[in-house]
Amino acid sequence: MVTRIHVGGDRPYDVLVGRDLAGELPGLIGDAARVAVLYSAPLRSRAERIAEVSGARVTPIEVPDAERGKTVEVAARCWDELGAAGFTRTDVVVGVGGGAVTDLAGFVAASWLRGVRWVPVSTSLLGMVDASVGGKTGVNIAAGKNLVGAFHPPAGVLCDLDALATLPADDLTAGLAEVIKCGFIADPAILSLIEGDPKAAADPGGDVLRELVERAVRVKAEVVSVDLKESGLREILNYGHTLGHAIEKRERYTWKHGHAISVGLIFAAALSRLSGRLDDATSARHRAVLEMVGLPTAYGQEFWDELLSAMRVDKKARADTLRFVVLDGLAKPGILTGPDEDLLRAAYAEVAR
Ligand SMILES: NC(=O)c1ccc[n+]([C@@H]2O[C@H](COP(=O)([O-])OP(=O)(O)OC[C@H]3O[C@@H](n4cnc5c(N)ncnc54)[C@H](O)[C@@H]3O)[C@@H](O)[C@H]2O)c1
Ligand SMILES: O=C(O)C(=O)C[C@@H](O)[C@H](O)[C@H](O)COP(=O)(O)O
Ligand SMILES: [Zn+2]
Repeated sequence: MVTRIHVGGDRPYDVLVGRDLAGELPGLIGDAARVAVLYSAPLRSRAERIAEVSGARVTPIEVPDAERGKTVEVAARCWDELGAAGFTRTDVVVGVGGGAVTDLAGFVAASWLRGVRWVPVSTSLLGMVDASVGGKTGVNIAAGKNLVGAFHPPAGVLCDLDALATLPADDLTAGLAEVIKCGFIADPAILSLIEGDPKAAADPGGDVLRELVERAVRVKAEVVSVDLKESGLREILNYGHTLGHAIEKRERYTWKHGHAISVGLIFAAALSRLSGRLDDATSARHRAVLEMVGLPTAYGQEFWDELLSAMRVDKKARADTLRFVVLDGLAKPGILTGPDEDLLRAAYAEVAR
């Protein structure tokens, strides 16, 4: 059974969730003569299968794995390969992998000839529930996470749950951080499902995880359908990310995104509570559910000053004013503008070990 979740807006498309979805690719590629397939080494054989079914002339491009591939230098190498293959505006870029590869593939597609068609074939939990949906594409630079990129919606998204069978357990857990984020900002049934059976939530072959994927994709689809370019509502998807991205930068992008976001969610919940906006129980529920699935919830006390300066380049900041997504209650996200440093430090004390 394939579930189709529609993403609306000026450039609508569907997210397909199911099993054995490779056969859906030709429909998304259309009559393109050339397809570039970007992938990293762990996904080589899956990328080869995708290349075979595409029915087009394929340029395979193997990129460094995980965040090491999400750089301007790697993007430039991809542009060179597209140039050498004579890629035109009717050709298509396909990214086969987790969020890092699909963010890169989307960015290469957005920038090549000022924008060509692209399709993420998402293979990680985090990629399925978040990175492949919504058209945010980009790369990291030394100054910060995802600071260079473009909004470039895909032609469609394939979330083949069969791929999760080979995803390392740590990466599956990392993906649950974004699923839990969706639970707190919009769909509390997600939290009840995980709390009810945390083991089932991490079982790649089970129905609970499938329901979690579909629910999280629906949360994201509803938001990006009305606010592709993050002029308002879309900011809620950044819950936990202001500190999370600062941690990733401090760790030079060696931490898993979902792990950093998990710590960031604890911080955001503390900030919400300490600013008088969130009740104690909902705040405490963050730590409980994140720890239940084995996600990290602490970070070094001594790094606060460095993290604070990294947070100043967060995309939600306006000039010198920091802005955070907080909760005014379960599934009631809001914005906290310009909190004073003592409040931020107090919230960080709840994360610091
Ligand atoms: N564009 C967006 O809206 C958006 C949203 C959320 C996250 N992101 C980005 O996504 C990235 C994180 O994505 P991620 O958690 O998928 O990490 P990732 O892409 O680094 O993948 C994690 C690891 O899992 C491996 N892997 C992926 N699928 C596999 C499979 N089926 N079998 C075996 N190994 C597999 C990868 O090769 C990698 O080693 C970050 O860069 C983050 O910034 C983007
Ligand atoms: O899609 C969004 O919007 C999000 O904020 C989802 C986040 O989970 C994701 O990590 C995104 O890449 C962060 O975007 P950024 O604009 O803060 O870099
Ligand atoms: Zn994220």
